[in-house]
Amino acid sequence: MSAPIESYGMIGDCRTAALVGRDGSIDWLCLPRFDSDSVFAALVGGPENGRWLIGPRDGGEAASRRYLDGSPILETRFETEEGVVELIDFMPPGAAGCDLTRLLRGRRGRVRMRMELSLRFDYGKIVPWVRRAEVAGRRVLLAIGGPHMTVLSTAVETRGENERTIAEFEVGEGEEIPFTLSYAPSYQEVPAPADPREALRATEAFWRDWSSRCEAAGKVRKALGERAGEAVTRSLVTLKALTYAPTGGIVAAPTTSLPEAIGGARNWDYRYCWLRDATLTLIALMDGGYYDEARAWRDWLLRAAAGRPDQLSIMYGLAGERRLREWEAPWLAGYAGSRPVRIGNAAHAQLQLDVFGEVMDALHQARAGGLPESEPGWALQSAMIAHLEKIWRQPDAGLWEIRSERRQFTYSKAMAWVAVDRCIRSVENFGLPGPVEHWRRLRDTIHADVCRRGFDSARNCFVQVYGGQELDASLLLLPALGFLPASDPRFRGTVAAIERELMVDGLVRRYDTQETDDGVAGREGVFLACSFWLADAYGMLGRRRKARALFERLLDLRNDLGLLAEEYDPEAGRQLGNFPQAFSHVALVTSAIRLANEAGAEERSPSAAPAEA
Ligand SMILES: OC[C@H]1O[C@H](O[C@H]2O[C@H](CO)[C@@H](O)[C@H](O)[C@H]2O)[C@H](O)[C@@H](O)[C@@H]1O
Repeated sequence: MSAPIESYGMIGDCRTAALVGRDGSIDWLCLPRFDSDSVFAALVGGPENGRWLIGPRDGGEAASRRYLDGSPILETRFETEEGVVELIDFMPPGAAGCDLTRLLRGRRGRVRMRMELSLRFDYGKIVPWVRRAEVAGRRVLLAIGGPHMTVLSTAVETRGENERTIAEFEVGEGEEIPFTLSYAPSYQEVPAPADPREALRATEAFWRDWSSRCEAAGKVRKALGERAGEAVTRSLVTLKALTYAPTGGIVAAPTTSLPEAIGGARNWDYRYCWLRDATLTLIALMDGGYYDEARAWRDWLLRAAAGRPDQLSIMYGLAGERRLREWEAPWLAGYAGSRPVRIGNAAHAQLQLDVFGEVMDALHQARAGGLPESEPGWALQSAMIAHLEKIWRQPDAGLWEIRSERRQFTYSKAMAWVAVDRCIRSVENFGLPGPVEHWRRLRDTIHADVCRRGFDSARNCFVQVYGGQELDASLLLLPALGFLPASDPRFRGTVAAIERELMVDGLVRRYDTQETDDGVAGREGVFLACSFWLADAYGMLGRRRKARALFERLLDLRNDLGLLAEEYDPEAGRQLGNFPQAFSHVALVTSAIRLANEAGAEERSPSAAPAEA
């Protein structure tokens, strides 16, 4: 039986990430990059597809667990009749060989423990050749499969059993027992094991330094309380952990094929860099006060975009790779039987017009935030607008990446407006060169088109596609994008329609999968980012109490470690979809900052606060 998605914690080194269960089993890890083949795939299969368990010999789950302050270093506490043991799991950023480190600390009594390491390369399939060796005077266990090699270093006695490495040992009060699993290409020198205690010190220092620079969390804590401040810190740390440090790319999530409905086929690979998700992540990081990541991402974008804007992809590999061919791994049973497990993502070949808007908005905000100009950056933006001018009237797959026929999505057109608007603002505010009069006319044309064809005057709401009936929660973003003021009756009408038709138990679906033919069978959960967007819309409409109540409700849905997947099943009370997902954490940070700003404004001038509707 699969453990609930929200029962996992994530650890990572800004190159890849692992998911750790409450029983001390690492059920998901790809090495050495987020998008590499997995070595542990039990998450989307079973223990036979690879995992690394360290826990009490008699089994059982954590009594409690937490992240060490401002870091993705996970501490899992086991309490048994024999005593208490803590397991510290972490991955040092910048280590030569992706050193997944597990440090056991005896806190009370003497606890019998079990370790079971089952390495399966190539997404749970290939059993490696395992042998003992000595490196830098230390005994290690090498596991080799094709181009991959892992090196297990521990002082604990291990034995082979049924193609797994087993250890049974005891941890007494005050004792520390480390395990390190490092990665290296199999054709290179075996790396010398790092000192695990020193690695922990360095990892703690790295994250302490990073999270202490978070400007937004303090502001949110002051305005909305301790819980909201902590949620912002945790979300930003999670977003940082989803960045791929060597290139500046950002993944949408570290997993593939966690289902949007249990047992369903809406299972996708998120281990890539979407322009949409990455730019939204970047804006959240900048809102949090982090600009180094913004510079790294801007440079990543310039490299990935290459020389011709008509060749821009909507997503890339972590270093800007374009071929993300989608295939299925039939030997994996899927999370809770949800098949297929997909590797790669066919959405990479789609036309999604909104990405122009998201990219332009992020680059504009980076400029407004003081990021030093890069000459090719503006040249790329100007070329992108010239290309967008030619294609914005085309139907596309939309931000939800529908797999059926292309359509005239209202949100895509509104984002084309955003793209042109932000370029005009860059000319106006930063004196950059460009045919601004021409762009102003283009901006007006797109705006008029959206208001005429994307609005249903009979129902007084914006609709998902031109001339259609269906609703779409992305249209909650129109005022935040600057497309319309929130007070516009057409926006009020859109919020009312979404409340009527897309809400389930107070949370928001992105669209109705029974109404919209998105090319995929089955239903899905409510979409967490869209639910945060509704809270934002309430705030902008002056419905502050509702905004705050919805925001607090969404905070309740996080797991005990503060992590969110993409979706939620209100009936089952379970998280759904890839985990943890950047989109959801971005939306959390944005809502928190918005609510804090609104609360601040109200405090400064209480009489200016609009009446609660
Ligand atoms: O709903 C079908 C699509 O689902 C995935 O896309 C979703 O995730 C993306 C990454 O977070 C996000 O950018 C997009 O807005 C979401 O709809 C999947 O990646 C697609 O292949 C699939 O068609």
